[in-house]
Amino acid sequence: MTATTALGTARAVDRPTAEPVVRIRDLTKRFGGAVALRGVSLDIRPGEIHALMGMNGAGKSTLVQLLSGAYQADGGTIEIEGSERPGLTPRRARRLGVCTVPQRRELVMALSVAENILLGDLPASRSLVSWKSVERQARQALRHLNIDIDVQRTAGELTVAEQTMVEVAREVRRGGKVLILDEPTACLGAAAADRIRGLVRTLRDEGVAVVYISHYIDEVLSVADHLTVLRDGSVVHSGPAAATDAAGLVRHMVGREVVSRRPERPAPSPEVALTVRGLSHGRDIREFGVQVRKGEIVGVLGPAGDAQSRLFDLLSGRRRPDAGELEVGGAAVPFGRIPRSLASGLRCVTGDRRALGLIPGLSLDENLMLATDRLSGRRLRRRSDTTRRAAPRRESYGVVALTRDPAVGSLSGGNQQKVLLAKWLETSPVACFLEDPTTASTWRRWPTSTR
Ligand SMILES: Nc1ncnc2c1ncn2[C@@H]1O[C@H](COP(=O)(O)OP(=O)(O)OP(=O)(O)O)[C@@H](O)[C@H]1O
Repeated sequence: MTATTALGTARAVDRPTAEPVVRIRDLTKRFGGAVALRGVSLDIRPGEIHALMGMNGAGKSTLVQLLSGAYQADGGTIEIEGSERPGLTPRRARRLGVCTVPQRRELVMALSVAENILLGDLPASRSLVSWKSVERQARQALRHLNIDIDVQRTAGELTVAEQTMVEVAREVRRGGKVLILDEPTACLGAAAADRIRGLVRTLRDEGVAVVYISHYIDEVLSVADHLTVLRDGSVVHSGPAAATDAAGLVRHMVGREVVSRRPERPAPSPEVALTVRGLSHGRDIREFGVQVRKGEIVGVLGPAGDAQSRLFDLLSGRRRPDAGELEVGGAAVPFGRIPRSLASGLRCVTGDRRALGLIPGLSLDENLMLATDRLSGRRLRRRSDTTRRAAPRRESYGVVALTRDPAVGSLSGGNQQKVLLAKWLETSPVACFLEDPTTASTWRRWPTSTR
């Protein structure tokens, strides 16, 4: 039996099932009294792509953090290859073959592909590294997974998809038996995403157990053998992917029938809100121009990378371009001055909420109200007042937290992203520049205490 979806054909489900390489039983995790995971049990098998789905805040990354040893559970057990593993640490998990490939690349960009693949394990004799052997072993690691990349290239010059492939090859070479992939196709174009899905199928065929986190429903249905859906920290569905369709999956995730309707959009007004002309900056941006009318959404396409964040830097006033003109609401705005960019009504929302978007030391509600208060010149506010004013924003953006007003850094990735968007979009913008606004990466969280 196979399931065909828009993205290809999922594998037959009626094959013999292998013994689980990981058995999770009754796993519970609390953060300061609030329960993030409640009694989660599931089996992860070799040669299977096991997708983990759930709405923002459902508990996916908490589960992964427990499995990779970053967090300790408050109850339940994790068995790897038949033995219980209490007190798992990241080092032990990795030694046992549980590896994660986060969305943010973890390669050393100035080193070659070969060096990256063998990092920490460079073959040497009498303290001299044998570079021939480094390249040979790296080539083998890539060939083993049918990856065609020149090992002498520098990691920094690879495409994002190629970097992901190199990281996967490195983890498999290090003995990865369970590979956890966090949204591996986020920010990729269709062809690059196809290559990554091809690699994931190769991993499966090589007997690796793949835990696949993605918010793309079509993609999950096309690639996964098994689906587990978390809702509010509990497993609400676990079964063969071929037995589920998109509507059923959404129903499991949301907990009710969902009818999706595209909202009617009024025609854009003839009035121009944003004009950029001849914007150039080094080699990244050359002669970029765009005109956006009020009520219009213009997409700027391109591979993820420096050029996108450079546009953010230039339009927000963080950097000065070599040339160009900017007009917001018909008035010229000088480059290189953040207050002037803000005063014009232009709102630039960063794609890097961790470094530039949110303030980790402040609470959810304080972050939600921060831009509004700064723009209106309000300084100190009482916490209760901030919470009262933030409540409608939480409601309309669907921000969910386990406790009343936690530190923003403890929110799930998707909920942090909602806070970032609400913070800027609720400040009466004339025009907005949104960099990768739907990113929810599960690992984009600040290090926080786990108890
Ligand atoms: N270190 C922490 N401190 C406090 N609460 C936390 C912490 N880590 C996670 N949580 C809470 O646990 C719940 C589950 O979060 P988790 O990140 O696992 O969700 P998720 O399913 O990965 O969501 P997303 O798709 O948005 O990344 C959330 O309500 C989150 O706020």
